[in-house]
Amino acid sequence: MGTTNSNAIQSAISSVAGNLAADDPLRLRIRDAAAAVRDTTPLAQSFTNFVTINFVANAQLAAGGTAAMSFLASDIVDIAAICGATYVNVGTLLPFYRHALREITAAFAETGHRWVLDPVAAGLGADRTAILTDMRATPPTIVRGNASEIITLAAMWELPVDDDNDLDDSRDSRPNGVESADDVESALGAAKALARFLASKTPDGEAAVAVSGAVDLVTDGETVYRLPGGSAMMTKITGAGCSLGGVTATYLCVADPLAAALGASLLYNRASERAAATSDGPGTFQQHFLDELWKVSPAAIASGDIVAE
Ligand SMILES: Nc1ncnc2c1ncn2[C@@H]1O[C@H](COP(=O)(O)OP(=O)(O)O)[C@@H](O)[C@H]1O
Ligand SMILES: Cc1ncsc1CCOP(=O)(O)O
Ligand SMILES: [Mg+2]
Repeated sequence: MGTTNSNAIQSAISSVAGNLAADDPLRLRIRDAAAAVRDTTPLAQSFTNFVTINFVANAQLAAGGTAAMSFLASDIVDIAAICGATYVNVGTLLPFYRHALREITAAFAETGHRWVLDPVAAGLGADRTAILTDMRATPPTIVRGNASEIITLAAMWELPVDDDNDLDDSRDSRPNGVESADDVESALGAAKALARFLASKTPDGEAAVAVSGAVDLVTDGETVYRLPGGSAMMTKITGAGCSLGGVTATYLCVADPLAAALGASLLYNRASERAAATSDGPGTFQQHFLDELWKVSPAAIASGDIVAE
């Protein structure tokens, strides 16, 4: 981050023009979602990478939900019948995953089970590309990723991207491993195109895309919401994005996709700001962040800055 583009958006946001009113119905949906997570302790299962699997589970618990992790298609399909949503993260892959994920996502499409995809490192490796390309036929309810991942997934799925802001054919960047090589704003058109595509495939026409970074961007394909705030310390621990995907699935158990994506991202911004104020470095930050996920109230989550366009 830190490009001219992101500086411009940061300064536009600091004037907080367009910040949703305190009584906007969307804020009420977000507060209700956060309260419902606390009240009902929903289970969101995960098929996720083994670098950050423990942090994902801990973040889901600290946010108020519960966790179950598996890599077996039969487990995931059975658990889908008793949980509110599933989280799929392709950060670390093994040869049998393509078959397992085909079986899993086909079962979700058949039953209408809602799920969140984190397309970690999209664009790297023939097998990851094959797995993510397959998912176009059985897509998720929410895609959550960094800017490079969102841009790459929209291109992989050959979606029509029509915003001025988008990278053109001269784009030669590729994901920087699991980190983003692109600015959040440059993923605007890709995020909208992806959200529209997902919404066209879900049984109720509802879907969302969340692009994380210094200023997060969330869209249902129609309206774009920008969420400033948070802490750059999030980039100094592994699993900030992965666990945000897991917590988004926790919220999706009790809320519509847009409120779920916004609620989880707002929770992360508020908790990371509070953790950064009390920690000395990445180690204590990670601990304090889990504590703050636990402590932030539904009202505090719903009152974060949300700039609608
Ligand atoms: N520079 C930053 N300032 C504030 N928050 C950030 C910054 N970079 C990332 N974040 C936050 O860190 C979390 C993970 O985002 P990100 O680092 O983009 O994901 P990933 O780890 O998948 O690349 C999100 O909550 C996002 O808002
Ligand atoms: C380091 C790493 N390598 C493969 S998956 C992974 C974790 C990525 O976590 P995040 O996307 O949340 O930074
Ligand atoms: Mg990531």
